[in-house]
Amino acid sequence: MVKGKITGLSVKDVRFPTSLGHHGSDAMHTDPDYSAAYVVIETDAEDALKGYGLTFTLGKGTEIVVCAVKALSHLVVGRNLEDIVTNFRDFYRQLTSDGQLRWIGPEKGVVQLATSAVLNAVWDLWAKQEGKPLWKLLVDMTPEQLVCCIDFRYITDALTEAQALEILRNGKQRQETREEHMLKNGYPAYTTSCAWLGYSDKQLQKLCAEALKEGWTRFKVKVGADLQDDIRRCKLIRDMIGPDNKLMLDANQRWDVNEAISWVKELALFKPLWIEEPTSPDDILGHGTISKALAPLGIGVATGEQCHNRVMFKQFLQAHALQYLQIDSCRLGSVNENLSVLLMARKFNIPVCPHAGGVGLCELVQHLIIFDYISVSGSLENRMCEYVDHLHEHFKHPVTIRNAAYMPPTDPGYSTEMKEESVLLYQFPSGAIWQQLIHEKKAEI
Ligand SMILES: C[C@H](O)[C@@H](O)[C@@H](O)[C@H](O)C(=O)O
Ligand SMILES: [Mg+2]
Repeated sequence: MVKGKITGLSVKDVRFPTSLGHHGSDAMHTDPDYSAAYVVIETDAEDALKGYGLTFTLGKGTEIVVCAVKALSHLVVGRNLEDIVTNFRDFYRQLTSDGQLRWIGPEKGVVQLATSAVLNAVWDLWAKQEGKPLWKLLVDMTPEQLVCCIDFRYITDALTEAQALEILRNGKQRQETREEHMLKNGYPAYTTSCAWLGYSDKQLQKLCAEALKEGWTRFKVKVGADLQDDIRRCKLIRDMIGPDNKLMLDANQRWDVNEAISWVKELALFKPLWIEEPTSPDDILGHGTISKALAPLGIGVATGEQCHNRVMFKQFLQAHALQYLQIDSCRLGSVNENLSVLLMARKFNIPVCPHAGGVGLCELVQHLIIFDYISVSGSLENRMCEYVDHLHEHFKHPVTIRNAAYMPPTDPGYSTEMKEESVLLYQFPSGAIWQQLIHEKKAEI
């Protein structure tokens, strides 16, 4: 039962000083402080349940996303939750197509990140009121209810509402078997935590040895800053993991198109499955050129963590510019827009391998990919979800990894809620952790 009027929306700037340990570092983002604009919505319902939502940032600039969330809040506060979720497409449009706010998007950049944080909170609240983890809420919805959440504007040349319905109706077949499979085995994952670019070889070796012991079989390595370093690190990790385990490379947008092709050719002997974000995330045709050049080497192109909306994903698919599609739970317009991308990927037969490097992204995206397997793709072939081993301790319902797989969450909601004490400690700049770092001159406002 969905109930209550939204009576309040608050937003906080929460930052974790991950740059101090080089966690999360890559060829373009050398000193990320994993951060979030963290939204809480309240209703007047007696259950007193709250919805928690976030979007992921790298530290500086989180205050701008916070500002954008505040600019959106008048569209949310005062609304009945039931009205929102029964006409979710309309509500999504109101947020993304506000006659004035859309000028600072539309559906991209800061305002889209803010939209995501707000809508993630709405989905969390809805799932909590239904008493289900978000993936199960989605699995139990009818195809008609699901398509009512999607804004098809701009994508009907690739996916119509009727086609989406057909995919979802097919997805209902033997859904229970796949749900059981997930509950028993979980969704396969890969780890990025061993090989951030700022880690020393020694640290990389140690983390890789530990990961192998824990049963990880798929590993991602950051590349792109220096070719000789890349060759050394890839050799190190390939030697450790052996020929059968999977290796993926991530350049985080470092190269021009031709440079990407020649650089990756130098790394081909390490047999990477994919090169991720080889060039500008906006260069769809460039990704197409790289895909074509690397296909004979058996190397695919993966991208999506900075693909800001369904329209871009549509074009990536139409242009055969990616072979692995990386949805992001906090970059696209929440579950609503992710649904449209999952359905387009299904139609184009492209495997979805979500992005989850960041704070909270693992917690959120596991719901989407588990739903994808049960109700949309029905396949695990060539698919895996990213995992990073950072900051889970700050969440009330952190992910559970077993045998290198995400076990489906059982707590109601979208797993978005942070521990209150963590929010207090890490709020920027007033939290005790930041006050201390500022005092020690290890951080500045
Ligand atoms: C700055 C971040 O850690 C990125 O490096 C990270 O999201 C990365 O691209 C990934 O694929 O996990
Ligand atoms: Mg990446």
